[in-house]
Amino acid sequence: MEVPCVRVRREDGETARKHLADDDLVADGFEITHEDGWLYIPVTDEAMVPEGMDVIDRDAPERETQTAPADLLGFEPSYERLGRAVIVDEDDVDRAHEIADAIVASDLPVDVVLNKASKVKGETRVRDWEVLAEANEPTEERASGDDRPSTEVVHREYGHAFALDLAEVYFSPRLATERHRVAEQVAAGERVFDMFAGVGPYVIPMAARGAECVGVDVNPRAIEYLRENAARNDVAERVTAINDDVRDVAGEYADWADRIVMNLPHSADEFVDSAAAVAGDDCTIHFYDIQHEDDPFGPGERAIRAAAEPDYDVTVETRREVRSYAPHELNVCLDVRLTR
Ligand SMILES: C[S@@+](CC[C@H](N)C(=O)[O-])C[C@H]1O[C@@H](n2cnc3c(N)ncnc32)[C@H](O)[C@@H]1O
Repeated sequence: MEVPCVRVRREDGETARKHLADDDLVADGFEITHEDGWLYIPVTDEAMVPEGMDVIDRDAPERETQTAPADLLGFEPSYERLGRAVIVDEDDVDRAHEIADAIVASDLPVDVVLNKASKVKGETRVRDWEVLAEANEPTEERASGDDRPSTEVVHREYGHAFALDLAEVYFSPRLATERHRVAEQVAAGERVFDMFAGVGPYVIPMAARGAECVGVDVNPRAIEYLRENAARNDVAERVTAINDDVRDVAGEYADWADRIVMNLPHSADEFVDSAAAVAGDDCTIHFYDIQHEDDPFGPGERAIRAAAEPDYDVTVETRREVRSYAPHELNVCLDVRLTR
């Protein structure tokens, strides 16, 4: 069967395999193959392979010993992986436990299976979780964290590691591709201001590209994790993490930013005055918004124009649909350029 494989020189194979395994990217269901001095390591998600690694499609024999949750259940369950946690979203309690038991009994590397027990809520956008099942033997990573809660994970995204406790901070692995799209626009030396930084999934990759980053969050636990993650990814010297309401911080960074990230859909339009205050003479704002499909301009663009014009020329350079949010509603990202 043809699968995406990372191609490396044989002598670099073990280092590359370890690197990919740390990011949970090795497709354990397939054999690693070799030919003419090259190793071909099957990967689970081509898009998540760190930059600089060569990915090609290639035949790889399936391993026979791997047991997937679907093999045990007789149907394909829907779940997401976040580090060594597996997340399901099941209202039916019996079905939720059936799936969780199969996941733990399968060959997936997993410590804990969590069910979404509420929507994201309140100012900090944290949701409630139900622990459905835990592995008998926690992985090395959890074991070294001794009494850390089972909702704490180390999640890897595009080569960066993020520690976070799902019970205390917001995080969604579904935005990985979108975050990567934005981070790739950043140049070394830029000044980036993330108004709702969370545990740093925008700040860390941008700092890794050489940007000077300020991340603000009203949730003190998110800021603790942002600091920990900056150290974990060797970018602490380029990251300033501030625990406060961003409206009370904006004045200290007046006219400062080349780039602003505003990922607080539903209410970001309440913060556009702060964004306009922080924006420098030429600044790009990545503004996340929930828009009705009949209103492609949406409240966000109107709010940005009201806050920034006529001091700035305002241009919407990109409007990207990130995902559908509800029937007829879309989560979009507007890349808006402010110049004066
Ligand atoms: C949707 S989450 C996004 C977090 C992060 N950017 C990410 O992609 O994972 C929004 C974040 O904004 C923070 N927040 C909400 N109101 C805020 C405010 N007034 N000032 C600063 N941060 C705020 C929340 O605590 C939460 O971490």
